[in-house]
Amino acid sequence: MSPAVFIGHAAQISLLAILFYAGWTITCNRYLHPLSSYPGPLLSTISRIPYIIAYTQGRLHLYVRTLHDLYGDVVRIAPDELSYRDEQAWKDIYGRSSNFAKDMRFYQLSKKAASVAVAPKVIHRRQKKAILPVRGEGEGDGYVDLTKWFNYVIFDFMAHELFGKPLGCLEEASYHPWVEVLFGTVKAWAFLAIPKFFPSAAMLLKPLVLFLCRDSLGHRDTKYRALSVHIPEGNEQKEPVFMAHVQNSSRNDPESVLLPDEMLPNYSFLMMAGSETTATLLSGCTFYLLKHPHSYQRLTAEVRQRFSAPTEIILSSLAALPYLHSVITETLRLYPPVPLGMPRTVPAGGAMISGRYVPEKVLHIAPVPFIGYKLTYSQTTVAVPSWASSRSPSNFSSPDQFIPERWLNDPPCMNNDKKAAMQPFSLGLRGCPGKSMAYMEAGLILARILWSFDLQVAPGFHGWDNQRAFLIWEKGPLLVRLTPRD
Ligand code: HEM
Repeated sequence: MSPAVFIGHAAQISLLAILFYAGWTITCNRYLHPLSSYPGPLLSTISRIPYIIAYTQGRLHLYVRTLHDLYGDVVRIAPDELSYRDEQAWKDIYGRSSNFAKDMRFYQLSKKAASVAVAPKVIHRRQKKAILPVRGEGEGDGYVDLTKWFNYVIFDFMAHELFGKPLGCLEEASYHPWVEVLFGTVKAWAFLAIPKFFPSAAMLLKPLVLFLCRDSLGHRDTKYRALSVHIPEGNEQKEPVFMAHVQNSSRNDPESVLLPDEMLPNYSFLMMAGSETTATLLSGCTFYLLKHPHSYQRLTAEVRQRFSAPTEIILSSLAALPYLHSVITETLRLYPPVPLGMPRTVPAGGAMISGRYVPEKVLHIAPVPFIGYKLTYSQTTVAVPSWASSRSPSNFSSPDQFIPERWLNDPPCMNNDKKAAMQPFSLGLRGCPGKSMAYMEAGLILARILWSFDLQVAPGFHGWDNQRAFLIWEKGPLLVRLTPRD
């Protein structure tokens, strides 16, 4: 046989193999798959590609919300993944008694040791005990970019808690390199997930993704190495807060320990989890208040009438500001700092979610480079996306309107809102331990600013919250003029 004929035959066989694989995958995923009775658009039910495209473009939150609006409270957003938006699903998937593991295709593991957010069950229990309780007490034309300033103050505060000294962002009026590194890394996460979603093609995809993300990842490694030396050795801090807390808790309970290798991943996770989220919340509160003059005036009046000097505004006095609390909660509903669903894998034997059985895994045929095909199992993934769930008309009346009064049960027509369908801090054993700290930090800073300044947003900022979302929002500048009050 001549080489040309041989190549022609090989090409025909390859084409047939590809067509067979495509046909088989479509038939299996669409009609024979255990999740085939769940609704979803054709493309999403046969392939994960639409999900990947939306995720890497920062539009996953919009895509999932649109699918929920079209298909209802549960929708198949990828062949092996269901998205939910009802109250019961929050409890079933994330609740204390549930046994759903994190889907590690979505999360990124540090090579050395895992942080509390991704540690396996036994290690997670020990690390979380060591960390808990996260302390709860406790430009131009006169406009400043409050998005940046909120980041400066919160990152400095977190560094003070963790390292015993601020990063100097406020003093320098600029981001510390570590903060820049963290932002770059989070965006790369969406791309790093691609090879994990297509394991058969991982050999080809992984080097490609690493090449495309080389800037943010290379930058991260260098900076991590440079910064890791600054982690204090206990008595090095003038005012030890977090480290002292971890040491105390291990003295009192030998099962509540952070091992030396686990320090760096946990410090960097806490810096991100505790800072970016709270700064986002503050930017969101300011934006919605300035967009809604009635709410801005009501909150300013509440703060100024209650206190005669900003120094009176301390953590313990925040409880006297109910409208402030409802403004923060309404912002978390409209603009949750973690907007996407945190995927979990269905435990062995399957599970009931929102009153319906979901299988644990499904058998399918996967292509193997140079070998052909193999039979394999893929795990079923489920999640409740915060943004889509708390903006759903099936959970909240006037879901896209900023109405802090709904949390004060006023007007009464809002009493039918399904408030448990909003869980911006997630729940259960893997829920956020920083919830009360976030409320207190945001409340304290917002109340002090409103007491001291009159705020005015720059023209043209009414669509500020129309942002791309990766794991976190890609926030643009929020230009606000702060005038000391008369
Ligand atoms: C508005 C502010 C915040 C929001 C919206 C938020 C949201 C969340 C969410 C949704 C999770 C679950 C992630 C998952 O399932 O993978 C989480 C986990 C976590 N958060 Fe927060 N968070 C905030 C502030 C904080 C603060 C201030 C801290 C601490 C200083 C903190 C520490 C943590 C930790 C340690 C975890 C991992 C818990 C575990 O896996 O057991 N967060 N947060």
